[in-house]
Amino acid sequence: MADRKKKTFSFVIVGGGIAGVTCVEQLSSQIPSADVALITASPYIKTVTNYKQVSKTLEEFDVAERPFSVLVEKFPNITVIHSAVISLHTQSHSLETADGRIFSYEKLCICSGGRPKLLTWDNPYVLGIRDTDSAQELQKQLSTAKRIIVVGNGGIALELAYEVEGCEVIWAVKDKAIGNTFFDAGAAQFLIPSLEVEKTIRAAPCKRPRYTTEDPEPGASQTFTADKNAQRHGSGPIEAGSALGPDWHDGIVLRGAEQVSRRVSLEYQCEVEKIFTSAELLNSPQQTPENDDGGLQVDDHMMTSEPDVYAAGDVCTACWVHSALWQQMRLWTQARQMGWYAGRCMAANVLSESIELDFCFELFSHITKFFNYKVVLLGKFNGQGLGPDHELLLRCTKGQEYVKVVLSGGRMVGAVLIGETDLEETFENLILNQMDLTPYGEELLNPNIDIEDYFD
Ligand SMILES: Cc1cc2nc3c(=O)[nH]c(=O)nc-3n(C[C@H](O)[C@H](O)[C@H](O)COP(=O)(O)OP(=O)(O)OC[C@H]3O[C@@H](n4cnc5c(N)ncnc54)[C@H](O)[C@@H]3O)c2cc1C
Ligand SMILES: NC(=O)C1=CN([C@@H]2O[C@H](COP(=O)(O)OP(=O)(O)OC[C@H]3O[C@@H](n4cnc5c(N)ncnc54)[C@H](OP(=O)(O)O)[C@@H]3O)[C@@H](O)[C@H]2O)C=CC1
Repeated sequence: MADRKKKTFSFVIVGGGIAGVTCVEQLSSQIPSADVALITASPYIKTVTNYKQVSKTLEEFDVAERPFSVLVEKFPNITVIHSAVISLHTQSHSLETADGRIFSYEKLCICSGGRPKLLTWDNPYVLGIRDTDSAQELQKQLSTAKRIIVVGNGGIALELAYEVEGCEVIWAVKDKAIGNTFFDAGAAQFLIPSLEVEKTIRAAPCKRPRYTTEDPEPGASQTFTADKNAQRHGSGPIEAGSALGPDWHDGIVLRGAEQVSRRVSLEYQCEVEKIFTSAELLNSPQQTPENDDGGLQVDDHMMTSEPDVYAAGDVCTACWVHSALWQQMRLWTQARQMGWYAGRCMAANVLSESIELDFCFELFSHITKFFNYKVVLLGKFNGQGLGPDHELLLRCTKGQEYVKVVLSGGRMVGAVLIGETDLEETFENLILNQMDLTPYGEELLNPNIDIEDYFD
């Protein structure tokens, strides 16, 4: 490695997903003269478009898959290198790519995303959904399937159980209720009937981020610079795509080989310990998969423990002391916020400026859609970390809305809003200003009171 010619950049960002692209954009806006490289294994970059700040902390945006040229035309200081990083040498501040090139950095930010924690990697019938390729493989295998088993209780399992048709679905969840990553047993009960009826398109669907895809750049391993002196290097295509996102299933047909529309049976408190191939259906020692987060630990400046190495997005684990109302979840919005903040921190470091943890890490907020209902999650929406020291207020109209408020010491610390409740902004304010709501009691959720006027 020592003999090979190195190219040096002031900043190198690894990963062309939302976190990496937001990071290079932020760096380039703050220091337009900086020599910045984005090294990515995927043939596109993901860019945030139609960004909209819905309220103080809630945000919505579209995501588009774009060719590299879009980035280098906008920021001429950026060089995009299409190859996978295969090794990092923190002592010498350098890294090596799959096509044999070596790049040195002054500051590095790793935004290479997460990896699905599959129960097994060597069984062709076990699929994990992460990127376009894996979603297409699912479509292919599903088309001949009469029965599938969905294992997991996160967002992907929720979406699959609702979307798959023409096939029996057995859904194995570890917990006593579905969707425990996002909500409690009450909300699960509200949603379950949607699994038993035909899929519906609600009158007012919430606005959802969507991908638009353009043709990939030709060639497999390339460098794109603003002066268009693209160097091409000839290794094969690299498979390390970006994580999909909202509406990932819109472009694919999730239909099995049967005529039935939807048939989901739930297996609660079911932790899959081993998956047998047909030849292995005999007693064998059992192992439970580790439940390790596995992310790169970062501090409140998005720095890892290695000198000059930052990380952002799904690949990192936020190890600073969190605000009482925020928690990390590997979501699109947090990938954008972390990438943006990492870019600011890197720029502040070289400009010798001080920087404080951004306001976006003050309150957890997420807008999404499950079973075709708009879902808004705020703060400690599931009473996370509160122990028994909290109370809940609930309001539910079957098939229409589910509203849950989490109170601690009389103050609102979290909320789950399912359906078109229109309460998100008011509740966000009540959570942020930590007003004592004891005098209002259950009136807080009285549907006959216009709560917005109440607190004006
Ligand atoms: C099926 C699915 C549905 C989802 N739905 C939602 C949703 O509805 N709402 C929501 O908020 N979030 C959702 N998410 C989560 C969201 O997609 C991720 O949190 C987000 O995309 C993470 O962005 P990132 O930039 O950190 O990583 P990624 O988008 O995964 O990008 C990682 C980048 O790093 C590159 N890379 C990886 N390894 C290397 C390497 N060695 N060298 C060079 N480059 C490398 C990849 O090619 C890619 O460009 C979903 C995720 C999945 C899988
Ligand atoms: N609409 C949205 O906002 C969506 C967001 N996403 C995000 O994308 C990312 C990836 O989604 P996803 O893969 O669903 O992530 P999650 O990690 O949230 O879900 C994985 C699920 O599988 C369960 N599990 C793991 N091992 C076993 C086992 N052996 N037997 C039974 N269950 C098991 C986990 O339980 P346990 O947690 O107890 O280990 C968990 O419920 C997440 O960050 C998610 O938040 C995805 C889809 C939609």
